[in-house]
Amino acid sequence: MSSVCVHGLGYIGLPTAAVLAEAGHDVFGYDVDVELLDAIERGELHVDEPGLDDVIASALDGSLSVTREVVPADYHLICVPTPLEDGRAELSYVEAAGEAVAAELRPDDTVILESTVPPGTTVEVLGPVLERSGLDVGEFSLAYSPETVLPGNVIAELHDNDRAIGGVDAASVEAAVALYGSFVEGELRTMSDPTLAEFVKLLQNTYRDVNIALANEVAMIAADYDLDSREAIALANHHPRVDLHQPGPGVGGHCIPIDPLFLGQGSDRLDLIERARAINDGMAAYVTDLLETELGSITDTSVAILGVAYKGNVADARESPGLRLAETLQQRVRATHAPGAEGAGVGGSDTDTEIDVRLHDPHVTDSHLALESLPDALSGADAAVIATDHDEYAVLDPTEVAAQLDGDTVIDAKGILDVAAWEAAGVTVVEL
Ligand SMILES: NC(=O)c1ccc[n+]([C@@H]2O[C@H](COP(=O)([O-])OP(=O)(O)OC[C@H]3O[C@@H](n4cnc5c(N)ncnc54)[C@H](O)[C@@H]3O)[C@@H](O)[C@H]2O)c1
Ligand SMILES: CC(=O)N[C@@H]1[C@@H](OP(=O)(O)OP(=O)(O)OC[C@H]2O[C@@H](n3ccc(=O)[nH]c3=O)[C@H](O)[C@@H]2O)O[C@H](CO)[C@@H](O)[C@@H]1O
Repeated sequence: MSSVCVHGLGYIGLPTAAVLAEAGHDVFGYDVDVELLDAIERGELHVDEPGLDDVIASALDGSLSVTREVVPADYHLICVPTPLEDGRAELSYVEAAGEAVAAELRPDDTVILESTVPPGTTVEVLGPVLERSGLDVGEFSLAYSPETVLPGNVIAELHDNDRAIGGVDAASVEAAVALYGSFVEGELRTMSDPTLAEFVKLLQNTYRDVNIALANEVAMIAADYDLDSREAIALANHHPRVDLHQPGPGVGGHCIPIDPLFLGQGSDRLDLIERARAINDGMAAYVTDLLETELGSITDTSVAILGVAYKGNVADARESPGLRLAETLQQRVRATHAPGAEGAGVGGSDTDTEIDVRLHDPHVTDSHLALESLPDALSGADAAVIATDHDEYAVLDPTEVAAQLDGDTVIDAKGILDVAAWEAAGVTVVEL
């Protein structure tokens, strides 16, 4: 068994540290956020993920310890954020982690980057930072191994998913295989180029984003033919070589909407990929169009948005389609009444016109979002939009909702309602 220092104890690093400890390694979890370390030690988890509490608790009772300083270790695993800022990947966290590793790096140690990064980052950015240790790449091992776990199923996928491993040389691949082989039950797919592994990770999320964009465009076209897009997609998917994804109010989370753009960092060839991004981001405007068609005008209406988590049964509201829809509704009303806009009052903006957007989510707890209870959100609203496929929404009682709403329109952007039952309760359901 080996010693492992995990850098960054967030959504990825913390479960990974726990699983490594479970596999018998001596694991030191390091994070720059000292309050986070204190909270982990108190057993307070910041990651809302099924099954994680138990795995962390038993790891902390065993060979996982949190550390306030980077420690020398056989392996350094870097799991720090790589957000998109001004259209580019912000790599300063990777560089800072690399510097901290360099200060403790010993000959024959292995450094593995797990963060999602633009192709070339391990070799061109991290490698040179690590060489500030005085050691050259080759004297230590260096590899890239992307994380592919699905939020909501992290612990299972850490074990079960195949794992891509790209090392700068054979020794690096061998060292990374030894570590991941101790807990991964999926295939270890090795390659002698970290850049290829970085590229493959981005391709997986880009495939999903482009596929969802196609489904969203199909939904808009199907509506023009008065066809049910989900039925059409299900029928098309019976073909053995067709796998269309599902339409929705937009693509959220901090991976799928962002990772495709990392491909543009070293190439100006992005075309379809950028269109797909625009189509997916444009779904908020399309749902707004649907509401305008149903309500006549959205000015001076109240609309309940059910779901601000980026997807069903998670508490994460990053890049939330529901919040984007809320903003789009407000912008549309403001634009309609801006000076000079068609329908604007003579002499300028009509400050009395607005839209009352109410937000509800049974999972999200962010106090900045002014979330309302479900009865408060629905009470007297002209329409409701299902923006997230939470289980709680699939089992809503249509009669109760119909009694709470003032209007009779529900836009089911996730296709989770039993339309016949809702229409029997007097609700007009519009699906994507
Ligand atoms: N969350 C996912 O579903 C997912 C899946 C696959 C890949 N990824 C990728 O994994 C990486 C990490 O994502 P995450 O969701 O765990 O992020 P996160 O924000 O949840 O956690 C990152 C942690 O790193 C810490 N940190 C920042 N700088 C540091 C430094 N120099 N040294 C040590 N710690 C530092 C932060 O304090 C934070 O606790 C990102 O590149 C992300 O794109 C995430
Ligand atoms: C290739 C892949 O599988 N990658 C996964 C992905 O995880 P995720 O949780 O971000 O991904 P999704 O579940 O796809 O959700 C994203 C958004 O797309 C909407 N959506 C989804 C399916 C659909 O048919 N129609 C839609 O509209 C959904 O509502 C939500 O808003 O990235 C992680 C980080 O890299 C990976 O680790 C993880 O493996």
